[in-house]
Amino acid sequence: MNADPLPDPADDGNASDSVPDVPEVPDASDDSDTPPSAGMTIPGADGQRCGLVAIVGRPNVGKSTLLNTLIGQKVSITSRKAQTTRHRITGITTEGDTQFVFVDTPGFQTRHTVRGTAALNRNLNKTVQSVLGDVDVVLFLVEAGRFGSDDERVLRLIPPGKPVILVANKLDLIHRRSDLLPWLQQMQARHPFTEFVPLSATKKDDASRLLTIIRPLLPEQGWYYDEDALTDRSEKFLAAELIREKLFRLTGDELPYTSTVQIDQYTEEGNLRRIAATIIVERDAHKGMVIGEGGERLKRIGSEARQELERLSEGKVFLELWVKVRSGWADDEQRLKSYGYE
Ligand SMILES: Nc1nc2c(ncn2[C@@H]2O[C@H](COP(=O)(O)OP(=O)(O)OP(=O)(O)O)[C@@H](O)[C@H]2O)c(=O)[nH]1
Repeated sequence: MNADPLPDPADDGNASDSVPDVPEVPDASDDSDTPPSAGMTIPGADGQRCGLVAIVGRPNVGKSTLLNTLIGQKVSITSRKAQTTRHRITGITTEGDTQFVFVDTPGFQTRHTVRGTAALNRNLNKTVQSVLGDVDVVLFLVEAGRFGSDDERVLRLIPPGKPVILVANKLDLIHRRSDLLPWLQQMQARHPFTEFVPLSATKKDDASRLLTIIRPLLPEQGWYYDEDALTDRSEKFLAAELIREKLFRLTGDELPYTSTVQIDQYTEEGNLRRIAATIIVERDAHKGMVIGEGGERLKRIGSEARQELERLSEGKVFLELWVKVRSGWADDEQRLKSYGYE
């Protein structure tokens, strides 16, 4: 292992009364394109490199933050609440002759399964494994100086023979970097990591350094996407992610992570986007949390999401938000498919 030098510092009848029935239109699931397979070679591109990079790690370790810094624009959502990344998101960055295609995987489920979330957990774990079988490089994120059984379970999912870069995140929280050396030696004994990169996922310079370390590990082949591509997810998908981010940020720890957002309508008229979305919660009590007193919280979620959508789309956005109770959705495989969590 080469130690990289430490850097300088459908309605179940519980629809909300304030909400008319929203028409069933296609949801975000039709945007779940599979990225190209790692073995696929696009000929005729002299000197170019391109490959798939998976970001894995236990919940809350900083995967979404790292992806956002790597691609320089917010695509994946971040939040203090663990397990908020449920979709497989592709972020793309092209630098010099190399195109990095990032696959952000959900946090591997390390908690005991709570009643009602079994199907959701099964789907998440399947996603992690299928992503890892198909990439060129795995970034295995841990918190610098820490390695718990939850980290170990993620490490065990990585197929043997894959190049794995150990990314020791949240370096800014370590006061004495020399304290990391014994930990690093233990990590070396655990797995034949290709590289070791301590960093802070929030820092742009650290992310650039990581790109230069990944580059030689990617195959020499033509780029999969245009040079300026950022994501192969549609705006509709990003809108759902953005609303979900505001939802979790503004409800804090009160709202279970099984709540989701479905886009019911997404139309573009010139520079104006009309979006109707439904926040789907499991219980009446959760509906109350989302709506807040006098509808204040729902209003704020809508207004913050709209402002960010306007910034991203560089146009006007008209956003309608509804809240519905659909109990037990997290344990229903069919419904998970219809929400795009396959
Ligand atoms: N101090 C510090 N905090 C960080 C750093 N990177 C991420 N965080 C914080 O860690 C928390 C979790 O970050 P996320 O990027 O949402 O983590 P995740 O691994 O995608 O989480 P899941 O969606 O639950 O899998 C957030 O509060 C981030 O701000 C870092 O380099 N330093």
